[in-house]
Amino acid sequence: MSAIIIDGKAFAAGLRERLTGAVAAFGASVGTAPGLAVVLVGEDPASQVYVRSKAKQTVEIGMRSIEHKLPASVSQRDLEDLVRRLNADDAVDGILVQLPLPPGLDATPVIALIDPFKDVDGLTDASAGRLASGRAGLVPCTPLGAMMLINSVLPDIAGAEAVVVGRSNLVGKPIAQLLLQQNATVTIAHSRTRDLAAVCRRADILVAAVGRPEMLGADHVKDGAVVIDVGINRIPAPDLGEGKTRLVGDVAFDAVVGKARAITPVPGGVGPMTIACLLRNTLTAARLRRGLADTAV
Ligand SMILES: Nc1nc(=O)c2c([nH]1)NC[C@@H]1CN(c3ccc(C(=O)N[C@@H](CCC(=O)O)C(=O)O)cc3)C=[N+]21
Ligand SMILES: [Mg+2]
Repeated sequence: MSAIIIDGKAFAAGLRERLTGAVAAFGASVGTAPGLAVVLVGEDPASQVYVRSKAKQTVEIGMRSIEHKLPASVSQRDLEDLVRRLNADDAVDGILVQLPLPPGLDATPVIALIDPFKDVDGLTDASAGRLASGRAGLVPCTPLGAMMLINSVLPDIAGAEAVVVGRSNLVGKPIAQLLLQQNATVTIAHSRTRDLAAVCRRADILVAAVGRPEMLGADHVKDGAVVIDVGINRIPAPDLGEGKTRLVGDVAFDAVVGKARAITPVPGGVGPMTIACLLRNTLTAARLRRGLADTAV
């Protein structure tokens, strides 16, 4: 049996294409395009790459990109003041503070300040609470993207066994909530789970979100399972040359691909969906703030 390789890059491109039309329609009726503010503190090279890519894709689909770059030496207070100004700015529909912040700055109170109606990362307590109680709100981008990929191969997951490995507030917990919302039977496994492989082998849908390179192998996968790899780990690749690295997921892809019914690759799986869903959330936020229905795209 050969697995379906779920093409997250193509799915994300399709989503951006549909968003382009929806953004144009929004602009025609509201008079302005949705605006996404991205706050980047410091000069971490990986963060700079992500932020550049977000800004580029934002503009490509017809939305406004508002970039704020602050030095790593910025004070906690000045950073928090910026978030307050963005909350108050009517031209800003979504606010994203790129994480992690440089050492010395505390992300928790910064995130807590973000207006829940502009919380396109879905990271505030208000967003988490709404998700947990099944009310409409902004859903974290990576979980939202992962669910779209699951539904692309399994439109109806009611009654299915889903196992999420990882319990972070950013990924594991919100994915579990989304699976539960669609009536899957959900298990959240983690570093203290006894006999992890046996638990994972129960899964019709296995979601890996642990952040440990290639930790889940063939022993963890039931024949015919749908495997969603949320991990993005950069590891040394001496075979490519001195000092070179490569991206791998939390799943040992080559060991699992023969067993799974469908699997997401890394790169090209969940990663590209994260940014596409950030754009989706910005349109959602722009609509919700104006009392407009958040129709499908
Ligand atoms: N406030 C905040 N929100 C975030 O959503 C957020 C963040 N901070 N900080 C960093 C992480 C990481 N993240 C990714 C986005 C896209 C890819 C992505 O497109 N990955 C490509 C490969 C990229 C590459 O080649 O390096 C892929 O998997 O195919 C990965 C990771 C968003 N994050
Ligand atoms: Mg990926």
